[in-house]
Amino acid sequence: MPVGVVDAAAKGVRLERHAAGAAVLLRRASGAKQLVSASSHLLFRATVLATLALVVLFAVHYPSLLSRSFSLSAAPSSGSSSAPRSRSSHRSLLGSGASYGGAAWEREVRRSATPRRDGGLSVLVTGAAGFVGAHCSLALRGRGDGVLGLDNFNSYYDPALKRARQRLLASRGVVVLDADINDAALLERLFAAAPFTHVLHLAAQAGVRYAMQAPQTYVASNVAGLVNLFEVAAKHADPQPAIVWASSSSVYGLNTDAPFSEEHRTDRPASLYAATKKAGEAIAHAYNHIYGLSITGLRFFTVYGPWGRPDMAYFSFARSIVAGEPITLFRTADGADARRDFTYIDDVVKGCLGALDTAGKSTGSKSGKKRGPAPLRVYNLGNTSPVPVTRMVAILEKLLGKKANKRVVTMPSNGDVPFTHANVTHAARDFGYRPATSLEAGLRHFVDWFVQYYKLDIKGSNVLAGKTTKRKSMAMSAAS
Ligand SMILES: O=C(O)[C@H]1O[C@H](OP(=O)(O)OP(=O)(O)OC[C@H]2O[C@@H](n3ccc(=O)[nH]c3=O)[C@H](O)[C@@H]2O)[C@H](O)[C@@H](O)[C@@H]1O
Repeated sequence: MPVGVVDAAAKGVRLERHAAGAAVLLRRASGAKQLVSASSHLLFRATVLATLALVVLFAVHYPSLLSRSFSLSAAPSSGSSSAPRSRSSHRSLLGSGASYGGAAWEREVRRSATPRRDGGLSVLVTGAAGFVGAHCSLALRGRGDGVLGLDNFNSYYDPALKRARQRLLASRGVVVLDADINDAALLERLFAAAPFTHVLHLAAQAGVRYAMQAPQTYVASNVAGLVNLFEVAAKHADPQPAIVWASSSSVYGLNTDAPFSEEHRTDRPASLYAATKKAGEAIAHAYNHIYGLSITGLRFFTVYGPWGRPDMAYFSFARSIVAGEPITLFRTADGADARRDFTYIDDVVKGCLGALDTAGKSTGSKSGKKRGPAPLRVYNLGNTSPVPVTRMVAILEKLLGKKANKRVVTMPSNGDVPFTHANVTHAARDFGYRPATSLEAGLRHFVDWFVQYYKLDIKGSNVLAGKTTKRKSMAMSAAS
């Protein structure tokens, strides 16, 4: 075979081999491509499945995630020593989940709410484990009225003190339910269970300066809660009760005319707290006008006394003096002492009962028909003699037998007002309100209770040195 032919044949064979190799390579390449395409499909499907699973998981957990962030925003504030902690009553706007109802529960409610004297009132007291609420409940029960209390026992200040008040009330036959004024279903059941003639509405978020730390709790209790109560009283109660509720001297805000009269301006609140109380007065007007609810607002002036509120200055100062801790006194920018028309609890209780006794009936009904105008009233309940806060501290020092470690600062811009002074001629005229307790006498009663309640051993104080006045007050006798 010629060389050329042999070469050509050999080339042909090589070419064939190359072609076959290329075909194998091509087949392999296409197999790999198929493999890649299959796995990317798998990857895609896995991603879709994982996304779906995540969506399902998120949907399942979404409500709890929402409520967790909600309760965090309403969590107790640590605050400063004088800034109390608070549990928002928002929880109850979503339904408190409280267990109530049933025949035994209704019997208990009726028993507590039923008067024990002819012509006695049947009063639903909100905030009954609070300072003023507990005292008023005891006084009402003491004269034979029926009293059913409710309280949400929030932690704005030490709930143990509220529980102690609850126990004291229980020992006098007054039931205080764990319940919130924003719980409409509960209020409806209460009005269905007992025909309350009156509501003494004292549940509120109190404290002037704390409103800067927890504004929403003021709206929830003092605005939403008030509306909820008025709604139920107007549309579900049969008969409609007369309502007496706690407004505040703080509504006078930047008013400089003194003494403060109910005719003075109240459209310049200095704090959100004051604004919510002023809003309450406007809301009361609307419910009185539309539904014929008899409503009386009481403007309390710095109420103090045994079983008081630990967040208030006289109480927290007493604790600090005993503990040897410094107290901070606020002075106005021009160097004047802040002054308060401190009003003793027993005087305020008489004012509350007087307001209840003279309230006048509501004129509306469940059907929405109003028979005519119903009473709408507002009264100052003060002491009519303002005292510098420095004087209040001097009295405490004497009673506790110990000097305060004072730090004087210019009043911060936190809603405080430099002075309060009540004109009480309207309350005197309409229900014989006459405050009769000096700050000296009232603080002595407070310190008596304070020392006993906290089991203090205060050497050299005017309290344990046997100089205490013997007091017949129901609250004092149960202070152990
Ligand atoms: O009468 C009212 O309308 C109000 O009375 C009190 O509010 P307030 O008078 O500010 O009572 P405190 O917080 O006890 O303060 C009393 C005085 O002590 C002063 N103070 C307070 C705290 C402090 O650390 N240092 C201090 O000098 C205040 O400036 C004020 O002049 C209550 O806390 C409110 O709930 C109520 O509505």
